[in-house]
Amino acid sequence: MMGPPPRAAGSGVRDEISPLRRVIVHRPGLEMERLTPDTRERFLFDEVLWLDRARSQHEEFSALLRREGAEVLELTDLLTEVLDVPEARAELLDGALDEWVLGSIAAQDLREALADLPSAQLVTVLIAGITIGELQQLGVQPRSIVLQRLGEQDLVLDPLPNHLFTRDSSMWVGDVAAVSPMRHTARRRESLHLETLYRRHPLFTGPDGPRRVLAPETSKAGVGTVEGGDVMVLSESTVAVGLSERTTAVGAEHLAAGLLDAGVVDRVIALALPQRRSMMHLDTVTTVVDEESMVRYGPLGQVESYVIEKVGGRLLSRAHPADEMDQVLARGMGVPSLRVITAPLDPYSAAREQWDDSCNLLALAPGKVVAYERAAATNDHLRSLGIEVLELDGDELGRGRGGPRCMTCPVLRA
Ligand SMILES: NC(=O)NCCC[C@H](N)C(=O)O
Repeated sequence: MMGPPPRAAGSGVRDEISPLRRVIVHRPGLEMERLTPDTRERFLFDEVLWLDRARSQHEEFSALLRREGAEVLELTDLLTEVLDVPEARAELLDGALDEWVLGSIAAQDLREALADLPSAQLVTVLIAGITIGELQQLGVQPRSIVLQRLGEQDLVLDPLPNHLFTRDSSMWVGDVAAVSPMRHTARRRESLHLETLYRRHPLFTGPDGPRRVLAPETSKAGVGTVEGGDVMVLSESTVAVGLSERTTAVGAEHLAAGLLDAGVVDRVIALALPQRRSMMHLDTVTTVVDEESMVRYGPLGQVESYVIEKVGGRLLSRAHPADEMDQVLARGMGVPSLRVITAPLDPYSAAREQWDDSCNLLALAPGKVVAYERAAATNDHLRSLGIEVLELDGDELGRGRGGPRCMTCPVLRA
């Protein structure tokens, strides 16, 4: 049996393609079993999942990442470990048990019931949620009005099935970790988990941790939302951010201000994407595959962009018309021109493959990517251009609309 790859020192992500060394992923668990025809839309899934198959596909994915030299950090393990730190446990419970969601009485009763639960059990509650029936098994009687109005199978605490997509709730830009103020309520607790990990887990408070954690309070963020799928580290100097269904202009400016203030990049490029679910994030329509190339969903074409920089201590943004997008991106990547890779498909096939994440590729190294097997035409086209494509059987994993890039949060590329 192959042992784990040797632990690489440091942390940080300075581009999209340097060899992937350390990455956070989430193995799907009980939270997926809370997805039903009635709840799936609220939880942002297009279908219900076959958990056993999803787990084995995810295990394949993690095994592939390990084989390729990455240290794979499991979110559940990290959270279980951090729950042993008293301040982290208190913070995570505070975040989960919101009086404005549960009501004051239930929040107080749940806190008492969960406070001393073993970490391995508590982590399941935090990720998979809890029903009235399960609460009763923990000895909590539904005393509050809110709980008494619910049935035994009803959820008191919602599950977080989208933890599978670790890309979105936080991101690393250089040695700065930014926690995302998420667009949808269904995903907001995910960010609280990541914030506590970055601030409290020994792995991240030590020398391999971030130099700075940017974490706007979601309640204060208002319309200023950002999701990691919209953020791409083009080079040491430049980050691209999609203005999308999820990331707003306010959010992008806020992120830019934080990154420029931390001195981690010189420039943030905001790209005005169409606002629709099929293109929910920038990485849903385009991803970087090597030093000069991005795969792109053809119908996206070029869109208007805005370059945000700091000049004389002031933030400035400069607008560029759509037909300059590729030049703006090339400059961000530090290359003379950008190679845009679009599979030669009729509009129907192109739309179908893109819906199944054909453009959501995870680069393991320059010119070497992981893709879903079902994106056959796009994968063949990439290969014909010399890109190495490692295929993953991910039909269950993709049911929430996310591909290999969405399922990873790189912590170290080197
Ligand atoms: N970066 C990504 O595109 N992530 C996929 C997120 C899918 C998730 N079900 C969502 O709607 O937020």
